[in-house]
Amino acid sequence: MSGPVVLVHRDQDLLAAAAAARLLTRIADAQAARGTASVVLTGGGAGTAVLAAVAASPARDAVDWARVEVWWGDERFRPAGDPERNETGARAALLDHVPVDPARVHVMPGPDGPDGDDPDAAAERYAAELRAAAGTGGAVPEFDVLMLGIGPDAHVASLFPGMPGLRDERPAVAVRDSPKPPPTRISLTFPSLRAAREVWVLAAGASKAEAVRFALAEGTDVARAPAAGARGRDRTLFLLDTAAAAELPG
Ligand SMILES: O=C(O)[C@H](O)[C@@H](O)[C@H](O)[C@H](O)COP(=O)(O)O
Repeated sequence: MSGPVVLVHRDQDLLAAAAAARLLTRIADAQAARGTASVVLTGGGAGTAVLAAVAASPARDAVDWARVEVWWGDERFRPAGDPERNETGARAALLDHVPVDPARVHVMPGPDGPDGDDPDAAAERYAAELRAAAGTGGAVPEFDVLMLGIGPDAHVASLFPGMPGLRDERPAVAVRDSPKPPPTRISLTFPSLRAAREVWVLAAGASKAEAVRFALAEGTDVARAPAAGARGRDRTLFLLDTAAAAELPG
């Protein structure tokens, strides 16, 4: 598998617009090839800006939204509708504006879900939903595109440096004491991230430049910079603005 492909954009608005166009094309291609498309959304500013750009795109309706499987890479363990949930931001930015099939929007449960205030049980429930969708293929579906933001500490999803979830082989885990608030989350793990055909790491702003450098450097310890372990089966893209790319060589 070849290394990550880096694409640098003049600013974060162009990054969001270009990533949105790329996402629409990937969804349309997947649907032409397999009838459906499976995408994994991320929280955070960069990821949400891509969704808003998709909603604003003239090409938005080139895809059949009723045949898009929507998953999340991570979620804050908050009740439905809570403004801190990644789902809340994704619905406001895109999902409330396109005709997705509610049965194909797979949200990560919160404390108001069937397992109550038990993030471990909620993570296991999500893992079971992933396994059911995978068919005979394995633990998770072959996601067409899995999008990730990146933190200044090079975390992706809710996989933070030095935390136990980095080594967990289960498809999804509960995360406690997250250094990025809120403290309790659910996250896909590396085996799930790496099941995706394409992984896209989205980064905008100077605060991400060091993390991006670490994530792309040869031999970076994934325990120190989890983004260094964010790789897709077929392709990995780092979609950056110039500020986030500022510390890259060349
Ligand atoms: O739940 C979350 O907080 C996100 O999933 C997280 O992984 C985010 O993508 C990064 O922290 C980047 O966030 P920004 O793009 O807002 O810097």
